[in-house]
Amino acid sequence: MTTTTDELAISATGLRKSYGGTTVLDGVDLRVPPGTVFSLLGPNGAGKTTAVQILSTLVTADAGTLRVAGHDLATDPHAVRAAIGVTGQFSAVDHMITGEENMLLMADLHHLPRDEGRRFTAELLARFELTGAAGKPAVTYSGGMRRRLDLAMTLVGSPRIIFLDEPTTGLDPRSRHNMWDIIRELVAGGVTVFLTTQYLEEADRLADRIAVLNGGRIVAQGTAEELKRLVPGGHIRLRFDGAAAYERAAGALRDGTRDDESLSLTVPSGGSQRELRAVLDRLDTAGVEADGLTVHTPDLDDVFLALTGHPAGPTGTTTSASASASVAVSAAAEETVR
Ligand SMILES: Nc1ncnc2c1ncn2[C@@H]1O[C@H](COP(=O)(O)OP(=O)(O)OP(=O)(O)O)[C@@H](O)[C@H]1O
Repeated sequence: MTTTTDELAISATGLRKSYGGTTVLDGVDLRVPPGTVFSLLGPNGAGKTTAVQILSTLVTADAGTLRVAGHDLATDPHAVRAAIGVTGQFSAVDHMITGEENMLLMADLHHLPRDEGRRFTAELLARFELTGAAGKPAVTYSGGMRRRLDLAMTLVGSPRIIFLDEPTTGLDPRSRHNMWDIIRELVAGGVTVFLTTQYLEEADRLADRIAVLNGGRIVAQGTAEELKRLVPGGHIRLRFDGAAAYERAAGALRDGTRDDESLSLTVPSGGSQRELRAVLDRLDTAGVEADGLTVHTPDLDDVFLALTGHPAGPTGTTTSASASASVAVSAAAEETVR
């Protein structure tokens, strides 16, 4: 089934943006169906925040056809603004006033009648487990509490589309999981989430679709599983109990790498059901059965490194990179997964 741009929550075709002589976004195409989580990944400086700023009307694009919530960004930015919420790396929280006052201020900005504003504030503070801290100045809040307050403030206007720019950067694991639960709840309620993150696990857990931005372009796009199949490294490992079965299997699976000591064969595989079935069929034909079978698929870290030449993760938590391994892959992986 094809989705028209009118039915999509967010669509961008040929999005371009340069700052001075530097091209940040060089013809980016994105399609985000409503009620889904779309995650934009990319190394530091790839242009994720710029994309969010453009799609949320804060910055103007140089070129491209952009539609958000059914409205054209170029001709109807006010309608877009009314339909979206944005929580960026720089929070809207005023630290000097209380959480509740921050919320009420937001309600005023949205012209909610006083009673409704109070009711909404109380509901959201409860939902984000901030009722106990509601009367305390935000400056006393932990990082996780401040992020929750920031998102709660974004929700005052009941936006159907939310842009979350690195919503969990710097949070401890518990607060991060908490935020994930909140995001899942929002999406279950039909909200569309456009998420940028440096945590691949976050994209893996939350996103329906992921796009990897590098060098101003989308270098791969698909579900987490589709992206993982783009990079080599996946394999099926088969273990046999007896030498006879092992030898027969090795004869049937000539592309497998032998480990004579453990009587195991490692066969390269993208991890799809079809590939697994093909290997098992070949074993069946040879009349041999494996005693143990494991399927290894590359994780998103492998994908990210292969596509961008950078290890994933915020500065300080990166693993060492072998950029040379990535070069061969990137050409093959540039094909968008559909
Ligand atoms: N207002 C601006 N003026 C000039 N250059 C800018 C401006 N905003 C962003 N840039 C440049 O555009 C590039 C992309 O920046 P952007 O913040 O969009 O990347 P990012 O992918 O969000 O990075 P990070 O993960 O570090 O937040 C960077 O090289 C940045 O220096």
